[in-house]
Amino acid sequence: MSSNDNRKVINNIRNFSIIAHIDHGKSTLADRIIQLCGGLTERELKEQVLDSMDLERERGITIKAQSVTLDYHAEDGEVYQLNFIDTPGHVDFSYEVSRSLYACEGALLVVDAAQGVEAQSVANCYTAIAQDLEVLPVLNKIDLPQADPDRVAQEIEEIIGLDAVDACQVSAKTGIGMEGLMERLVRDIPPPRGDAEKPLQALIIDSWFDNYLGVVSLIRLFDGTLRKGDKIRMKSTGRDWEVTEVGIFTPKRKQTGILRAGEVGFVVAGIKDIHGAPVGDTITHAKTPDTPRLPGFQKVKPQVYAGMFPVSSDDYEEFRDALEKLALNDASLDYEPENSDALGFGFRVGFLGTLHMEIIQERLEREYNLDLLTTAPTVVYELAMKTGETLYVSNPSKLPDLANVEEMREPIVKASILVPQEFVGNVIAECEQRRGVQQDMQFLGSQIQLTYELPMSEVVMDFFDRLKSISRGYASLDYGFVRFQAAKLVRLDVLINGDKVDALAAIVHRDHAQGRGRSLVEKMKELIPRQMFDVAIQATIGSQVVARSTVKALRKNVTAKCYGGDVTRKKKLLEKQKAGKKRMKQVGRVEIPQDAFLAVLKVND
Ligand SMILES: Nc1nc2c(ncn2[C@@H]2O[C@H](COP(=O)(O)OP(=O)(O)OP(=O)(O)O)[C@@H](O)[C@H]2O)c(=O)[nH]1
Repeated sequence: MSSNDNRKVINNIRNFSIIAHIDHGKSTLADRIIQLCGGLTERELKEQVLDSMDLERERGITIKAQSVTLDYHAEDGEVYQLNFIDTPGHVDFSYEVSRSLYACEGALLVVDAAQGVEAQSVANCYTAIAQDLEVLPVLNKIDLPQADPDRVAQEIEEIIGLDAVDACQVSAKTGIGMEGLMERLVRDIPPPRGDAEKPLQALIIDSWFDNYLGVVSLIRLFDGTLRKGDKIRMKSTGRDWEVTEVGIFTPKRKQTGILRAGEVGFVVAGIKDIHGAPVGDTITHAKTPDTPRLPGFQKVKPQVYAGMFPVSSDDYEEFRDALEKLALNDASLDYEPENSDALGFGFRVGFLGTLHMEIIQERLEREYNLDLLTTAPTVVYELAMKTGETLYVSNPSKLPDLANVEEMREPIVKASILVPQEFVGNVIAECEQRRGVQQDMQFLGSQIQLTYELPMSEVVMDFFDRLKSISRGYASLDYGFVRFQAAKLVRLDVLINGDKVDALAAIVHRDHAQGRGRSLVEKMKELIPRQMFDVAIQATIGSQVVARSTVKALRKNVTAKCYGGDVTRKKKLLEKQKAGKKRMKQVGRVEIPQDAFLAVLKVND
């Protein structure tokens, strides 16, 4: 907050986030801080506490923002209340980062002292600086023999422009340097400003649905005091609710009955629908309805869409209920019913990125026990129609007749890539091949920062994996949508034994269509298992066949040998076949496995 702010300083509170690239040690550092403040035993520390979803723990990524309130006994004899708000590190979730930062006065920028600065930390750091936060650089993993804190400090200065000469040097893993870091934190991160006597003004940083409590909201109080039993008003809906619980996370939920200006905590008010307490909304008291709204957050729009279909059509209702429940906790999840000729009834689901998509699919399958088939994700295209209308299409099979389309436009992203010099040639070649246009190239110490404009469709495919593989894991990427741009696009259809399979259609650039069609057909040939008859695969653009291939028929029935013989063996074989079929869909007479639906993501021309 700016220094000419004349609101009261709330001296004993520090609200902060940790910004880090994936794997630089954010969760480990957070756990260390919690432990130093007495919130965790050594045993509990073993299980990373902040990543509460099982899936997060397994994948080692943080998805939802979480907070912890801690008491820190500083060397000056004072006890400080530290509110640490966790942020996710993956590019798909960067909107959650700016949300978390909004509730803070400062951020720790954690950089792996062996790895150096990566694109995501740069992007998130700029967000923090733009929001007026005090950013403290922290060099982590100094216990590693290959750590080079001086070089990395210099990189922070050159790439981010942040003074890092006396950056804290720590090992979150062993605990080296942690006391120094804690002291710096209370010294350098500014205290919040606000007035507990003024009318309540609190911002909803996050809301999620709890089966017992209903909606729980994580809030930051800017002014005023909130107590259990208070009648509160949601500024966006104008509805009033009675507060049934209020408190902090330690990291467990702990009722305190009160929250004051400057603090971060949770509120429960019997709200049963997540839209009743939307993220970014302002809460005040019903008796002070004129309190102004705080600036909210930009609503996030899904960037990629995919069709999701239950393998067994009997599961449709269950699938719909599961999506409804997931959406209660994930306001960025968007879905509507979709009917595919090939796959039957399902939903078209919008995601923030392909990682978000994978996570949702896994959660649906694991937590709701569903077997789902997902079609290849596509971006949203803008169509200027001859009638003057503008359409947005997120499903290739719903593309209108091109004779009625004046212009097709694809989404373009601005991508920032950081890569060591030795791999820059590879990265440039990859970007050019994906129709990228170079905007800028800067030499920053031992790394190069490349800025490219690229079609989003080329980036959401396997770009990130490719970047990693052509740079031995060193390149890092950050990107965001900039605009729609006219492009020569066509629909590539796939025909199986002469039948067009709508769920396999893709929108591709005309210049790449033939090559893509050819490698797609080849890939599908590998992925579709041999059946009792020949399976012809064709790729077409309009009425023109651009590629074809055939999966030859199997010669024998797998169970033929067992006839009259061992019944259990036959049963076993059939069961094995059935299990193998789980993620397959019968399209006409042909069984198509999940991988084949995603084959278009794996092909290059
Ligand atoms: N040697 C060493 N390893 C560390 C240190 N801090 C973290 N690590 C390791 O680095 C890896 C990544 O650490 P995390 O804390 O999970 O990283 P993160 O940044 O939270 O990753 P996300 O949750 O995916 O964003 C883990 O294997 C940690 O054990 C450290 O100080 N020294």
